[in-house]
Amino acid sequence: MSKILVTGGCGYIGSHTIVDLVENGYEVISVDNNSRSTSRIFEGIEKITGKKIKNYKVDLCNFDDTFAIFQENEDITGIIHFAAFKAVGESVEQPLMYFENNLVSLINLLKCVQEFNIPHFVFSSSCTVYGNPDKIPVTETTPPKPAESPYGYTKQMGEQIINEFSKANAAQCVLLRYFNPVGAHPSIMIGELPIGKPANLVPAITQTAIGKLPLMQVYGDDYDTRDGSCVRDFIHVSDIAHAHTLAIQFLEQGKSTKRCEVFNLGSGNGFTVLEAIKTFEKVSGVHLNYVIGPRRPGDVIAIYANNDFAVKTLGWKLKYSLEDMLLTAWKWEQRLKTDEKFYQSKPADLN
Ligand SMILES: NC(=O)c1ccc[n+]([C@@H]2O[C@H](COP(=O)([O-])OP(=O)(O)OC[C@H]3O[C@@H](n4cnc5c(N)ncnc54)[C@H](O)[C@@H]3O)[C@@H](O)[C@H]2O)c1
Ligand SMILES: O=c1ccn([C@@H]2O[C@H](COP(=O)(O)OP(=O)(O)O[C@H]3O[C@H](CO)[C@@H](O)[C@H](O)[C@H]3O)[C@@H](O)[C@H]2O)c(=O)[nH]1
Repeated sequence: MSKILVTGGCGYIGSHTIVDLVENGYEVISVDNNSRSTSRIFEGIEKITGKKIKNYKVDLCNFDDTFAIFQENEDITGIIHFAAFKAVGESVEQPLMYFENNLVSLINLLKCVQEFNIPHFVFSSSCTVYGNPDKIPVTETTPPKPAESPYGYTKQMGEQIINEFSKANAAQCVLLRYFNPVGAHPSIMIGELPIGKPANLVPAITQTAIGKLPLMQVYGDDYDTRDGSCVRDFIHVSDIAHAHTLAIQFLEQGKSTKRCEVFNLGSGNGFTVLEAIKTFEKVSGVHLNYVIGPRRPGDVIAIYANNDFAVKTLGWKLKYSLEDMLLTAWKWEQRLKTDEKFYQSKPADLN
C-alpha cells in the first residue's frame, strides 16, 4: 500500500484530502504544527473513515524535526504539501513571516525528498499566480502576473523552486492551482475553521447568517462584471480533495510526461459575489444581512478556470454544484454553533 505524507493535514483542504486518500486505499500520515488549526479535526476524520491518522506535531521550518519524520517512515511514497500560511492581508502586514514559513518549510521538505528518494511530490498552489488575467477563463499556459501580495509571491516562488528542483532530481512533481475552495464534507463531520474574523467570502456569509457577525460587506458593486461584483470560480473542497488522490495516482501510474506538471483546479464556472449570496439565501432559507461596501484593495476583478486539462488528464469528475457548496458550508456552520470551543475559537485556544 502506498504511504502518503500529508503536510497541513489538520487544515481545511488537508483534512478533506486525508479522507479521500483513505477512502481510496492509501495509508496516510500527517504533519501539522497546529499553528492555524486543531488536531481535533481528526475526530471528524475518524468518524468518516473509521481510521486513526498519525499526526506529527512538528514545525516544518525545523529541519531536524522534519528529517526525523522521514527517518521514522522510510516507506513514504509521496508527499502532498498543504502546510502554509494563507491569509493575504496578514501577509502584507507580516511579509517576512510569510516568506519564512512558506518557503523554509518547502525547502526543508524538498531536502528530505532528495535525501530519502521520495518519488512523488504534490504542491498546493493558487490561481493567485494569474493575478488579474487579461483573458478568462485561464488555462495552465496563461502567463503568470506579478503577485498582488507576499502570500502570492510565496506561491509563485514555491512553483519556481519546485520546477528547478524537479529538473535536478528524480522526483516527479505536480503543482495544483486551486481557485476558490469552499463548502464542507457532505457528512458535515469536517469543514473550514477560520481563525478570528473570516477574510473569505463563504465563511463571512455563513457567520453572518448564523448571527456570529452582525453584518457583512460586499466589497464593491461597480466592477465591469454582469452585476458589478467580482467573479470567482467556487469549487467544493471535496472535489479539490479528490483531485489530489488523482494526482498521486497519475504520478504512480507513470502517466506524467513532464518532471513537473501543472493543473488548474476550478469548476470552470464563474459566479459573482452577489450570485453566491443569492444562491446561499435560496438553499438556506436565510435572508442575509449585507451592505455594499468599498472595493477591497488587491482584489482580482474576475477569474475562473479552464479545467479541461485536469478533467481529461486526471479523469477528474466534479460532483458538487454551487448549491451543494453553500448548503454544506451552512450545515457545517450550524454544527459549529453546537460546539462552543470551535465556535468561539481564536488562534490560541484552538489546540
Ligand atoms: N483555502 C484556500 O482558499 C486556498 C486557495 C489556494 C491555495 N491554498 C493553499 O492550500 C494550502 C492549504 O490551505 P488550507 O485552506 O487548507 O489552509 P489551512 O490554514 O486550513 O491549513 C494549513 C495547515 O498548515 C499548518 N501549517 C502552517 N505552517 C506550518 C508549518 N510551518 N509546519 C507545520 N504545519 C504548518 C497549519 O497549522 C494548518 O493546519 C495552503 O498552502 C494554501 O496556501 C488555499
Ligand atoms: O466579506 C467578504 C469577503 C469577500 N468578499 C469578496 O468575495 C470575493 C472572494 O473573496 P475571498 O473569499 O477572500 O477569496 P479571494 O480573494 O478570491 O482569495 C482566495 O482565493 C485565492 C485563489 O485561490 C487564494 O489565493 C486566496 O488565498 C484565497 O483567500 C472577492 O471579490 C471579495 O472581495 C466580499 O465581498 N465580502
